[in-house]
Amino acid sequence: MEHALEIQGLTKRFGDKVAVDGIGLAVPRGSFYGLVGQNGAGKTTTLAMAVGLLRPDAGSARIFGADVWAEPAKAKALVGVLPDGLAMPERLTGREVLTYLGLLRGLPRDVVAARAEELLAVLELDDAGRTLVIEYSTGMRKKIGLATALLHGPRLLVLDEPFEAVDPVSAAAIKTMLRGFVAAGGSIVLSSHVMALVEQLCDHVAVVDRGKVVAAGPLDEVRGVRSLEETFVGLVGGERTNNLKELSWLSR
Ligand SMILES: Nc1ncnc2c1ncn2[C@@H]1O[C@H](COP(=O)(O)OP(=O)(O)OP(=O)(O)O)[C@@H](O)[C@H]1O
Repeated sequence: MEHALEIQGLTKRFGDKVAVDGIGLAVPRGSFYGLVGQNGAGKTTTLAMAVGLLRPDAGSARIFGADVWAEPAKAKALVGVLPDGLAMPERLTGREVLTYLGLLRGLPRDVVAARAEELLAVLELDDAGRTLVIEYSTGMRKKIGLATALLHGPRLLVLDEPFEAVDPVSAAAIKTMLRGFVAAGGSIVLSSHVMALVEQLCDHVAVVDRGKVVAAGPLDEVRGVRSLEETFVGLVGGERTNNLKELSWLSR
C-alpha cells in the first residue's frame, strides 16, 4: 500500500551549503508524523520540496503514489500545505482569502462559503473573517493559513511550525481539529521545535540534523524509555549547555 508521503534522496544546495543531504522518509497513511530538528537543520527546505514548492537538486517525492513533480495536479489536490512564511493577499479579509482560494481550487461557491464559515468558527477567527489580513497578528496569520490548507478537504496535511505564535486556547482548538482529522483517516506531517507537543500529538517522528535524518520511526521506538527531548539532545548534541560561563559579563 502506498504511503501518504514518501520522499527519497531529497537534496538541496544553496551555493556551497548543503541544506538537505539525501533525506528519505516514509509517512504511513493515517499517521501523525512529527519532524524535529535544530534551527537550520533542513526541516523547512525538506517540507517545501516534499510538496512541490521548491525544486530539489536530486531525489523524489510522492503523495499517495503521485509524483509531486511529474504529476503535480494530482499530487497537489491531495495535500493541504501550511508553508513557512506564507505570503497572503494582504488587502483581503480572512473570508475573502478563503473564498478566493476555494474558487481557485475549483470548489462550488456555496461549498466554499459553508466551509469558510465553519473554519473561521473552529479556528476562532470569526471577527478576523471581516478584518484585512494586513491587520492580522502572527498567530492569526498562522490560523488563516491553516484554514486555507484545510479548505479543499485534503487527505494529507503538511504543516511547517503550525503552533508557532499561536496562543494556548487557539492551540488547544487546533490540536483537537488535527486529532479529529487523523481519527477520520487523514495523515499529517508537521515540523516543530517543541518536543512536548510532538510527544502529545504524533505517533511517528523523524529527527533531522544537518540535512540528514538521524532517527525515524514510531515515536516509542525512537525515544525508547527516555523523553523525546532527552533523545533529541542525545542525537543532535547538547555540548554547549553551560555557556553562561562564557558570558561572564552577564553575571551579577
Ligand atoms: N533560500 C535560501 N538561501 C540560502 N540558504 C538557505 C535558504 N533557505 C534555507 N537555507 C539554509 O539551509 C539550511 C536549512 O534551512 P531550513 O530553513 O530548511 O532549516 P529549518 O530546520 O527549517 O530551521 P528552523 O527550525 O530555524 O526553521 C540553513 O542553513 C539555512 O540557512
